[in-house]
Amino acid sequence: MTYDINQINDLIKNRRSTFPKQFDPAATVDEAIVRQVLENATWAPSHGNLQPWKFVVFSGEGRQKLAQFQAELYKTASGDNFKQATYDGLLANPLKASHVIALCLKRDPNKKFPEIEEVSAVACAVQNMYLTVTAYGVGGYWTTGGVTYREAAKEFFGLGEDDKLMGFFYIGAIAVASPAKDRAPLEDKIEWVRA
Ligand SMILES: Cc1cc2nc3c(=O)[nH]c(=O)nc-3n(C[C@H](O)[C@H](O)[C@H](O)COP(=O)(O)O)c2cc1C
Repeated sequence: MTYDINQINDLIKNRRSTFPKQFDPAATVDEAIVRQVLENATWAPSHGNLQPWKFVVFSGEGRQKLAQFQAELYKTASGDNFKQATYDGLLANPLKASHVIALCLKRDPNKKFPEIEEVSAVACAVQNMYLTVTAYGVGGYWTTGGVTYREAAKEFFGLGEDDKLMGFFYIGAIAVASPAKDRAPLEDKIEWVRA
């Protein structure tokens, strides 16, 4: 099977993060699209084909549950560092999106491979999600903000001690498209060893 490499190159290059403030908050992305995004996520590589990902999808009223949970956890956990603007953002952002997907890593109980390899596999899955929303003309972005790294958040997402919350993938209809972005010159990132 062959593919149109020019289209694939364009898809990869034109994939952009679209942030919640750029979504149309009144629009719902078709669940069939979200399912395909998740289906493509599961075709990511993973060492030993362990498939260490799990996705918790918040949509409709479910977004409110996430919003309340993350804002309240932030309030109780932030102590003297509490900022009202952060609290307000945590409460408001999920509702700007159509779907918010918690990106979870379920650690192999046998710990057959180093954790970094399972983290890498989930990251590959997220790139598939990014590319799929781009192909559909839908917005999305990966955030590791909010309660991502708080141990106390794990239970809400059905995660155990050894599991990890790796952030959230926000999906929404694009109201304001992201501008083009630059990358460092390729040659800055390569060292060739030819002989
Ligand atoms: C692991 C990871 C975590 C990220 N977390 C955040 C975040 O918390 N907040 C944010 O605004 N963007 C976040 N991003 C998105 C980046 O800001 C974005 O990928 C970067 O600016 C490059 O833009 P592009 O995705 O449009 O190419 C994250 C991206 C990755 C890969």
